[in-house]
Amino acid sequence: MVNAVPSPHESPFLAACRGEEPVHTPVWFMRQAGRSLPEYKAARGETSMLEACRTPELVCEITMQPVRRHGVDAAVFFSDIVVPLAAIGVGIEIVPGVGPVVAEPFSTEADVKRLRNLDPCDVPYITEAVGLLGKELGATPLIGFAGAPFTLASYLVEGGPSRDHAKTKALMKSRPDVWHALASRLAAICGEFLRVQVDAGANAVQLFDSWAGALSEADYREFALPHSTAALAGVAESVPRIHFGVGTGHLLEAMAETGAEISGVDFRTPLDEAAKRLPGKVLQGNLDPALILADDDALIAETDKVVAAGRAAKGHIFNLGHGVLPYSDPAKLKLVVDRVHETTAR
Ligand SMILES: Cc1c2[nH]c(c1CCC(=O)O)Cc1[nH]c(c(CCC(=O)O)c1C)Cc1[nH]c(c(CCC(=O)O)c1C)Cc1[nH]c(c(C)c1CCC(=O)O)C2
Repeated sequence: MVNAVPSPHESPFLAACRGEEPVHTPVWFMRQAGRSLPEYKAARGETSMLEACRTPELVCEITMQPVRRHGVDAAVFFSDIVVPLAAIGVGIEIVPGVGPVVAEPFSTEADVKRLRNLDPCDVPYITEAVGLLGKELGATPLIGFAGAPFTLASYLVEGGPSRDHAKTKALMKSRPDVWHALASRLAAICGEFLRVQVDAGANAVQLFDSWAGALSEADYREFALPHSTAALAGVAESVPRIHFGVGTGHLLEAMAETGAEISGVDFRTPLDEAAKRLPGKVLQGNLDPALILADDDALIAETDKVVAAGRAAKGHIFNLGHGVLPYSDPAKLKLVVDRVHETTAR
């Protein structure tokens, strides 16, 4: 026997990423680690979110929790999209119940200069945590991630979470030079953050452009696409790259042009429709996270629908259409994992 130890390479998740036929449709959930799990709350205790992200043993434990409990086919690294910004000295905090809040929001050319390049030495705790996870996970693959330049820029310009992204859009249109300078610096930081995780052993990456759906296709193409493409180029040809946004049904084709091998689809676009529009692409998605709160029969029926629609794609990685809601019952997530595995076993 050449290789007695099972490796992530043969996992259903990575087989699906490559467009091969896995032994069952792989499942993982965005935000599978976190507040839906009592053991997460116990492990976090009073530790702040960013402090937790800088503590390798805690990152390793929290990342492992949903793998142990749900039997998902991939782990997603426990961190946050703002970790690399905090690491280069941007004053940013994650406020519970609110999200990332920036002490001095960005608006000018001088502000752009506050962003220096990320060096792997700025984030030794990331390298260490990914290394610990490599040992713990065995054959289960690890997904690293970063926030895309547009989504990160929105936090920096708005100063915090925003519904309308008005200041961000105003900056793009009135000072395209400042916008492109800001977004290209963010692309370099984001590409480096992905590379650090891949160099330490992450088997795939996901680029979260969570708020890109706020842009028209024309604006996405002009102001976001080139920078997301640059960020993803940082790990091209080394690992499969997943690209995801919320409310991005109108952007699926444009987002696929970033070069990501796998397109994340939110719950508003059926996977069979996405498959028609993105021929030859592997798709990830897209059960509405709200349905985790539905009764078992409804949840199973909706899970089956997603599996059936996913068969239209070249490959399907089952996920929710956005992150697990904090008040989800973990037993329901396990029900979904088991149902997908049972109904797709080959
Ligand atoms: C926009 C965004 C952020 N962070 C992230 C995104 C993109 C994904 C998405 O669209 O949801 C990415 C992220 N944040 C976190 C993960 C962990 C990995 C996983 O998916 O399991 C991931 C992938 C942990 C986290 N990131 C955060 C938590 C909650 C912190 C806590 O437990 O106190 C977790 C587990 C904090 C955070 N960080 C952010 C928000 C909006 C919040 C929620 C604030 C709140 O409601 O309290 C910014």
